[in-house]
Amino acid sequence: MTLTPLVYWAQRHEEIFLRVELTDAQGHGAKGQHLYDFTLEFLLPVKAQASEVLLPCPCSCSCPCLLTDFRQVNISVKKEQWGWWERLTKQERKPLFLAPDFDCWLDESDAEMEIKVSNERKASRHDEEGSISLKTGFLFTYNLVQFLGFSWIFVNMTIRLLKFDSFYDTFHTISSVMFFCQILAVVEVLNAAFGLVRTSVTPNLIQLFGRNFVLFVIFGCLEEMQNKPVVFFVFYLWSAIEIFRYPFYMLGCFNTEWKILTWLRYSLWMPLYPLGALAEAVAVAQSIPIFDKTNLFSIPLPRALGTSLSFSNVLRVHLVLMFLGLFLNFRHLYKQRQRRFRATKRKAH
Ligand SMILES: CCCCCCCCCCCCC/C=C/C(=O)SCCNC(=O)CCNC(=O)[C@H](O)C(C)(C)COP(=O)(O)OP(=O)(O)OC[C@H]1O[C@@H](n2cnc3c(N)ncnc32)[C@H](O)[C@@H]1OP(=O)(O)O
Repeated sequence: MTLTPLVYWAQRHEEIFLRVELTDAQGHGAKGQHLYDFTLEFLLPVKAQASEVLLPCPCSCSCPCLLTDFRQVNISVKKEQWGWWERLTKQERKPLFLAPDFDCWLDESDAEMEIKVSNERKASRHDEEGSISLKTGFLFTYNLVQFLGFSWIFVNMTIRLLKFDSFYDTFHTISSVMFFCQILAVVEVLNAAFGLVRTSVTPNLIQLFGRNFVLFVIFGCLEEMQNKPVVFFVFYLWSAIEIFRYPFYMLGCFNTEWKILTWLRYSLWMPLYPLGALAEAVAVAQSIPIFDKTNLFSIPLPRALGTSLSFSNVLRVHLVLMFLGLFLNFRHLYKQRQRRFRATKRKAH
């Protein structure tokens, strides 16, 4: 005997959903085995292939299941033309076995709203992906340029060191690239300020101000300082960390890391930072008598108070601030190291 199952329906602009309810189907048992069958003549043409989604077998076995193992059959039929149908069937009178599927029923206006929301979501996801890839591209390029600049400096200076070339002309051979890299480093403070990278502004500002003060004011403005060996030590120590720091960031842009590079980035600063601070302090100290002699940047005072306020006083204050800056950045880098290695350990477990 052939029985007709209950069929529930709902529509969207592009498809029809049919849910054939089989909860009452008693394939075996008192009523014996039955064949279930129904026919629908759709209001408008549909595409030939319907996709049928069967619910999984409730007994989760791999045996061939009887009809009674399934509670329902879901069928989705694509409309040939996108649009809203006023009813499902050609015949105006609804067949008795057919009913609206209120679980997924939408009115035409709700369905339009659904399309609008989903389009908006797609567009905002698209925008988000665009701005993420723009940010990644920008950071990667910045880090690459800095890496190339500092690598050139480091390799050049290492070769000169190995060839026992003089320390005295470091400034003239290296300074143009160092000026370029250190001006560009302003971007690092801006990145932190605008939240492009997850760090705070102060440590970046201390580093930028500390280095650029020495580079532009002490070395850049005093020719007498440019031929001193201290320039070599300052430039060499600065570049020694950057040739590891920037490639570490470049990999970070693609969520990748090399353990050895991470270790070098978060460990080398421990000897290099105090040595760098020491070299900078020597440079500042060496420049004090030169500023006193030349009166460069000295501030004229009213006659009653004396002749002028020498810039060397500013340098003495700077020397004190240097150690404060060194302490703050040392503490910051120590915390960054702890955070990074804690995170790596957590990932390993
Ligand atoms: C305010 C006025 C003060 C006046 C006083 C001034 C005196 C100054 C005294 C200073 C004396 C010291 C002199 C020494 C100078 C030297 O440089 S000696 C050589 C050795 N130096 C170093 O080792 C320091 C090197 N520099 C740095 O490490 C940094 O510049 C830093 C600011 C000190 C620390 O960097 P920070 O960004 O805060 O930490 P990180 O852990 O590296 O990064 C945090 C997260 O941000 C991501 N990120 C950062 N930058 C980028 C980037 N460019 N691109 C992509 N991503 C970046 C990074 O990946 C981290 O993200 P997560 O991995 O998700 O955590």
